[in-house]
Amino acid sequence: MSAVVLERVTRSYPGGVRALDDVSLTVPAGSFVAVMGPSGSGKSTLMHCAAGLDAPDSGRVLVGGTEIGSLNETRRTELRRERVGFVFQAYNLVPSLTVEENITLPLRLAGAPADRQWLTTLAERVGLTGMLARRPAELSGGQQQRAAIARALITRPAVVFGDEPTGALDLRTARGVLALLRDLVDGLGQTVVMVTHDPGAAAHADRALVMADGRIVDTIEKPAAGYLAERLTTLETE
Ligand SMILES: Nc1ncnc2c1ncn2[C@@H]1O[C@H](COP(=O)(O)OP(=O)(O)OP(=O)(O)O)[C@@H](O)[C@H]1O
Repeated sequence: MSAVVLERVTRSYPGGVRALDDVSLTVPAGSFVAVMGPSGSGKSTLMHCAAGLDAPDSGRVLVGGTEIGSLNETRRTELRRERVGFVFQAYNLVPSLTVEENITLPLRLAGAPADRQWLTTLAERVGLTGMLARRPAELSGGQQQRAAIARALITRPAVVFGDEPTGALDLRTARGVLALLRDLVDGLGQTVVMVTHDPGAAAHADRALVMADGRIVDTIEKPAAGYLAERLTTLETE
């Protein structure tokens, strides 16, 4: 099963920038993929197209087997809400809600029933058992990001996209969050696609895709941080 498939996706912006240039990609379910590349290489555009936040000019995008382009706007929003999870650099938790209310918010937005057992499992997995009644301000940065990760997983999405999910965290806390993402892939079979500038973060993934000028120029299995850092330095100075 493939969680995400891109087939010959092209996306240009006014002014002629080809942010994605004929990109094809298959993300197997239950795998952890890191997307790297110099600034402006197309990482965000790739993620936005893969998540149905942006529509390609040509090519096809499938999430959990459903072709996004075939859906109308309402169905596309529903698919995004139910089948795609997001984790950003800024945790985007609602300050006035408790941690539990934040985590279960996507279910309420989707009009889906609460799933106590899944909430309990997730809280345990992300290490927030006993903190569910707190407000986000009463959590550390790492704990807030863990809550955001639990929120991304509450709908049992086909894929979770991370946009620099550890960008705001200190090194040690970041490593903890990356170990958690790894654990969610290994333990729950979750699929994770993470955009990052940090080779050390990408080294937690099963595979790193390296982008340059709107194309995937390298696919590295079991990436090592040192090798990735070198590869990126070469691209940035080319
Ligand atoms: N809304 C837009 N309008 C015009 N050009 C855009 C727009 N968004 C992105 N671009 C251009 O498309 C290209 C790819 O941008 P994108 O944001 O996908 O790159 P990125 O790899 O995510 O960069 P960064 O690492 O700096 O976030 C860049 O040349 C960028 O300037």
